[in-house]
Amino acid sequence: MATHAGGLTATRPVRVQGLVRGFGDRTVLDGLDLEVGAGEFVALLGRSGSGKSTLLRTLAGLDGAVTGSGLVDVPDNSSVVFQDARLLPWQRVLDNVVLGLRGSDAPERGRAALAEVGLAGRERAWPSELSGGEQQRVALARALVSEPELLLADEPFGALDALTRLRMHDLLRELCARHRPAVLLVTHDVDEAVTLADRVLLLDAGRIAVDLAIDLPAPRSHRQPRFLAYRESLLRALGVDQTEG
Ligand SMILES: Nc1ncnc2c1ncn2[C@@H]1O[C@H](COP(=O)(O)OP(=O)(O)OP(=O)(O)O)[C@@H](O)[C@H]1O
Repeated sequence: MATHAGGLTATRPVRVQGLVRGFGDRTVLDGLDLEVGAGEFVALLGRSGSGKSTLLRTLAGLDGAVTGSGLVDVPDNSSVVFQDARLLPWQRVLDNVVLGLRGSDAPERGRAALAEVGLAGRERAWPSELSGGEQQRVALARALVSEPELLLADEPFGALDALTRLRMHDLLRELCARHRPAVLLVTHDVDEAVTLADRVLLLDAGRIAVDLAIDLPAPRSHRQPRFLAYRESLLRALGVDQTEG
């Protein structure tokens, strides 16, 4: 099994060496190396089935059933967000946010986190009373209220409509600029990766095949020629034929 060593390297919240992960006969991650620096925003692209979720779940310590080996070093205080918000339906919004928090200031911190994601005043709502985008805002508040050193995000905006997704990009960028967690964001969306990340990785054949630093000033616009150049080179690496559609 992979070694899960909590937070050994303060300057490198994520350090993965020689990670091998498989299901039965099938090897999904094949000697993968990865480092994410403090406060660095890294997006992870890859074709469907390339192992992105497997990697994220391994970092989150959520993959008990698989076999494998290698070194995985992540901070103890990591948070995870998924495509679905995974709120407890029988708990009010504020209670969902402070679920893992200790201390008498938890409600106050929870309220502040909800205000940061634009949900001040909705503390006593039930999850079912919120839209999908609002539920995802609650999930972000819950993830960030503990001031994690690492935020792991698996397609967090994948189920949202295009306009809501763009709003969530702005929100996530703001939140990350303020709280500075290291981020590993799994996404199918090349534009999302180039818009948000300091570095974009491409997972292929069980390893990181492309490691591309995105050197673009904020705010990033999809019309910038350099944005388009990054987009094109990543689409090419993914094997997407850009002459189609
Ligand atoms: N619990 C499991 N049992 C058996 N095989 C699994 C399991 N989880 C994932 N796999 C297999 O591992 C491979 C990688 O899956 P994974 O979900 O990590 O890919 P992904 O890159 O996240 O895909 P997608 O982009 O479609 O979500 C796939 O072939 C998948 O079928």
